Amino acid sequence: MRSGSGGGRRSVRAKAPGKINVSLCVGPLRADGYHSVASVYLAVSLFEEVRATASEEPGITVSLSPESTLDIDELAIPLDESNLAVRAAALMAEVSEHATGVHLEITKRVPVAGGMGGGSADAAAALVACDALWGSGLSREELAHLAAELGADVPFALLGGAAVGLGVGDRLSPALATARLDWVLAPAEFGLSTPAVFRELDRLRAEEGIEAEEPVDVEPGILAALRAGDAPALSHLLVNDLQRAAVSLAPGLRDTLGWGDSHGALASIVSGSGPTVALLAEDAVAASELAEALTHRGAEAVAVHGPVPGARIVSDTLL
Ligand SMILES: C[C@@](CO)(OP(=O)(O)O)[C@H](O)COP(=O)(O)OP(=O)(O)OC[C@H]1O[C@@H](n2ccc(N)nc2=O)[C@H](O)[C@@H]1O
Ligand SMILES: Nc1ncnc2c1ncn2[C@@H]1O[C@H](COP(=O)(O)OP(=O)(O)O)[C@@H](O)[C@H]1O
Repeated sequence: MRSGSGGGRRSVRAKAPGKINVSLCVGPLRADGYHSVASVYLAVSLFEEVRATASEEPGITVSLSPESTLDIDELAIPLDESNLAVRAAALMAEVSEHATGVHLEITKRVPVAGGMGGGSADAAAALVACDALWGSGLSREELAHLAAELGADVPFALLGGAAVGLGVGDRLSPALATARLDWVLAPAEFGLSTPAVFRELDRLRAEEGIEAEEPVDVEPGILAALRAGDAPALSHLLVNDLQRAAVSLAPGLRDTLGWGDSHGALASIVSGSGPTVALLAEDAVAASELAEALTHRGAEAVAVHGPVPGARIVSDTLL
């Protein structure tokens, strides 16, 4: 994998996928401010990339690549030590004997604050890129431990594929899923804050006098449908407890969900805490037709498929 010429600076590029939650059951608020969840994650073919380049100066710097395909509101992404990729590199530096200064360049494609784990993908990509850059040699298990310190969704961005997530979503069991499922993503022009959406769900439940139960497991039919790549069966089983909270905060999402249902999507669901809506399609042809129709309506649309692998090194060069 390592290539290039001369004695220049080493630069490692890694990529990690965004995700859809095909099932997300949310329990009551815990004392630590988190909620227990039972989630089924599916990694989809929309990838973030992080290029980690060794620098002579100590410390970690970060920038966004002009290759980012998003129309990014740069203010929404902190370019300081709170950036998830920077936090990941800082954590990796703590456990690496040969850590150096590093510059991280992020190519963003996953909608920001979209419920698709884009920041988590940046963190996972930064972990594997810095691990390679500094020769830290961590096992997948050690990487997963660091990932869990960075956020509930980060371990899945590292693992990829399809997986059941328990605990706060970080206790993962890989699910057998090799068959392809096709989706169309409808990103929104705004973001939703994950904690605000969880708070809204708690508020709605309190208002209705509902006491949420601890989610213990996921519906086995979902795993069977994923294993078989059976989109029609899966379409009846998609569930997201956060959807009504996202819709309560952003009522316009109802239109997108309804549009999908009346234009040939097998099912429409808000991904995670939203506001991205994921439309499940029968196959790749149906997905591209659906994406075209959505674009015609003046909305953004991205056809993707899953499962795809988790964080991976793309290149390792000398600049
Ligand atoms: C909702 C989900 C579904 O996969 O994804 P997104 O919509 O953010 O992509 C995840 O649970 C988000 O994971 P992630 O975005 O990594 O969350 P974190 O940074 O760890 O947590 C941000 C905040 O969200 C709330 N949070 C998160 C996870 C969880 N199980 N319970 C929570 O209550 C907490 O208020 C927490 O302080
Ligand atoms: N590298 C990053 N990319 C995107 N957002 C980041 C990053 N680092 C920190 N953040 C912060 O995390 C928030 C949520 O990010 P993101 O992962 O895109 O959405 P979600 O949690 O909905 O999947 C953003 O609004 C931003 O303030």
